[in-house]
Amino acid sequence: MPICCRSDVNLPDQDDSRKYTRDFMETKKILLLGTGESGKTTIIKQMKILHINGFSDDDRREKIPNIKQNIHESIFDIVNNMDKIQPPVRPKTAEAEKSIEYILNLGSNTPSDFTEEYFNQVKIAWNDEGVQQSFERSNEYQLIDSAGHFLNRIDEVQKPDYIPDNQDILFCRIETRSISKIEFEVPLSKFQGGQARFWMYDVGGQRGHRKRWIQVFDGIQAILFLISASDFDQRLREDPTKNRLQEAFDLFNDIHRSKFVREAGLIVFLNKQDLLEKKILTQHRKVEQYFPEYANYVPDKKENWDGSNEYDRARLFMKHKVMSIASSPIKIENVGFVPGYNINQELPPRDVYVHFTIATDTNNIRKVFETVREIILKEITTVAFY
Ligand SMILES: Nc1nc2c(ncn2[C@@H]2O[C@H](COP(=O)(O)OP(=O)(O)OP(=O)(O)O)[C@@H](O)[C@H]2O)c(=O)[nH]1
Ligand SMILES: [Mg+2]
Repeated sequence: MPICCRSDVNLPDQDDSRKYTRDFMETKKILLLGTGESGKTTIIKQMKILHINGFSDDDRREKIPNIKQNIHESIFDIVNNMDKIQPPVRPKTAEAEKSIEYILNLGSNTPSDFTEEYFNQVKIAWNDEGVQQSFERSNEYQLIDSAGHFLNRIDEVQKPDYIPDNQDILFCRIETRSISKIEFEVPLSKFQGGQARFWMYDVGGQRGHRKRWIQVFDGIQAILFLISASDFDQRLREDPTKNRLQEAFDLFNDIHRSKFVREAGLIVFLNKQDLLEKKILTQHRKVEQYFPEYANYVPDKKENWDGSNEYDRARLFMKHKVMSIASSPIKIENVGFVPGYNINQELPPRDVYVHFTIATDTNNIRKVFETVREIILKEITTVAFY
């Protein structure tokens, strides 16, 4: 589809169209892709913090209703699932039982009024041991990743003069439903002068939103594909019969093979490393329970695995899965269009760069993006031109 026909990206006025075409040719265009809740919008927020003007007090205040919505959705889902997980968990005190009843009676919709009474009831429930057990087992149902962050910060959020800090902004979860774009400039390299302009596109990652991605495939230099590495023990929100991490690998396979983005460089962020580490080292979750082939996986020598750190083995396994998808051959059929002949051409393997990331950690993303920027500016022209 021609780029000028995109309907839901903020397009310039007619008068600006020539400048727009020129800009479009000169700017490095990066597309953020990945399944729902993988961290794409969080990366966009980091670019705003690192390379644009950050968030003003007004921007921050605007997010307060969403943060309160995150709190209610979180506590509601945690207490609502206590008797549904197997084996179920029970509140440990009669007081917590009453608070849970209060929350359940409000229903899943966000309350119109966040009263002192409301926050008190939520705090009583959140401090209950049984509720904490349900929270620890949230991989057995659907819970947003911001739950722990905001439920631990209720005292702060509750204050009349509360203004969200950068961490609150980065954790606040709002599902992306339409396509948007940010523009920023960064130095060409650490050593040279000059600026490079980037356009970064954000899209919705849930299944229902993916059919719109093709609208922004045109002229993309690089795809940043986000995979939530901590998803290995979770089920997909849109289809609870499917493993979330498997969905991410399948989607990555589709993108890798897509003829629409064959010339774009592929950079993969194995994201949510903080949550993956916690699941493996603190909660002792077993990857092989969800990916049986993990049981026999030994990292390649070049990865320098120390032979004992299970979290390192898990993240290297995920990198290995990505690399094996990326190195599997792509066949194009009927190239040449010679009548009577069916010529099959196999494309050479494509370069894929993998990074372990924590999208909510500004320092981590600053460092990773420095590398990504170098790749896009220097190497992208040599990548994936068949
Ligand atoms: N702990 C932790 N949380 C993260 C990380 N990356 C993202 N999150 C949180 O995960 C949730 C989902 O992140 P989003 O950036 O909204 O995900 P998305 O890919 O834009 O999701 P869609 O818009 O549905 O496609 C948010 O609450 C983020 O704060 C991470 O590395 N660590
Ligand atoms: Mg999003």
